[in-house]
Amino acid sequence: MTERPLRVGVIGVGTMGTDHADRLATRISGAELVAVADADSARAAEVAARYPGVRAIANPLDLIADDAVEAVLIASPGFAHEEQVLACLAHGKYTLCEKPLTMDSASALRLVEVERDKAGRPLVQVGFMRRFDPEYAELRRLLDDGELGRLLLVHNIHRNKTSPAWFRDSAAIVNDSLVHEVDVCRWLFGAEIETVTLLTPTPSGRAPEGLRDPQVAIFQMAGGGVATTEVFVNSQVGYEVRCEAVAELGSATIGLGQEMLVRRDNAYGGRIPDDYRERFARAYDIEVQEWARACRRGVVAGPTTWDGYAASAVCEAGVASLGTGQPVRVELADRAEILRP
Ligand SMILES: NC(=O)c1ccc[n+]([C@@H]2O[C@H](COP(=O)([O-])OP(=O)(O)OC[C@H]3O[C@@H](n4cnc5c(N)ncnc54)[C@H](O)[C@@H]3O)[C@@H](O)[C@H]2O)c1
Ligand SMILES: O[C@H]1[C@H](O)[C@@H](O)[C@H](O)[C@@H](O)[C@H]1O
Repeated sequence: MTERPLRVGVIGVGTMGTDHADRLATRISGAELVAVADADSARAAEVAARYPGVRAIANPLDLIADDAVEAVLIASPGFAHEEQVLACLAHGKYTLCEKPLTMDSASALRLVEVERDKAGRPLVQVGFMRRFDPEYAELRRLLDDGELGRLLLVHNIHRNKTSPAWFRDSAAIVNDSLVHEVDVCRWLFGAEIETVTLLTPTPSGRAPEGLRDPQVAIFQMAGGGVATTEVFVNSQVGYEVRCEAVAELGSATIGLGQEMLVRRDNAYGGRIPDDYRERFARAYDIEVQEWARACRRGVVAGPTTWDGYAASAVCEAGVASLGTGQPVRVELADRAEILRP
């Protein structure tokens, strides 16, 4: 007998939410898209109309409360996440919340506590999709196998062709873009980040006025590792995300994107994706597929509210370092104390 599919509602059907709605409606097995909601109700209606039987619900909180919705994927802007995740926890709904979990570490920590106290079990996964990307997963396996010895250094490059219009504040680069590498470093090292230093060269002339772009972040990891990350969100080139891990017996690099090199017209080369939807298409598919599978088993198997909270605490230290270029210590609550059963 086949199990009934997980009925999912998507909140916020802009760039990312539309992409997720489409994967849920067309290619995630064991899950079905049943409803969408957006602050722009015309937008919700337009996306719902693409898929037979999918309802547009005007108020996101009504979607969360709806009995026909078993699990919720939140892809609204970060400022809306706190209220919507809280509502999901109050209704006991499994949730996949796009990064960042919330806009600051205090509210993220509150979600960790509400999940523990009110829901009594993990319900929320945070959308750090690099963990599901086949290349990142292979790198992590290689490091876990121990064949390269102990991990010493990680170097990340994270470039966007251009930044969205609302990226006017240099802190947005930390909170919205660097946050991915914060999670990657915590995940690859299996350790928390102790201090963050944010260095900024003279900004690119292509960056909007006032945006310190590019930025270089240095993380000192608990246990002695070090990581560097260049984030450059107006590189003009395309979407480029690379990661090199340096260990005692060798190094490994991912994200070179060199599957196929074409030679023609006296030139050779490959393609650079325009944005994350192409580069991480497989990662998002696997992320949502694994999330749906875990919801049906009644568990959370991906990045947790703690991971979302820890990332926001690191970003807060990063923003504090932006002005001075000096290392800033990450203030993290005691995990064992907070997550004590
Ligand atoms: N994992 C990734 O690689 C990745 C990539 C892009 C965006 N994101 C994240 O996805 C989220 C959405 O980003 P985006 O680029 O799709 O933004 P977007 O601006 O393209 O879309 C946001 C949508 O949410 C709607 N909205 C605004 N306020 C809302 C509210 N209170 N409730 C419900 N809907 C609301 C807007 O009308 C819009 O349709 C953000 O958290 C962002 O950081 C993640
Ligand atoms: O919200 C987006 C998203 O998280 C992308 O993956 C990242 O590359 C962008 O810099 C960010 O603005």
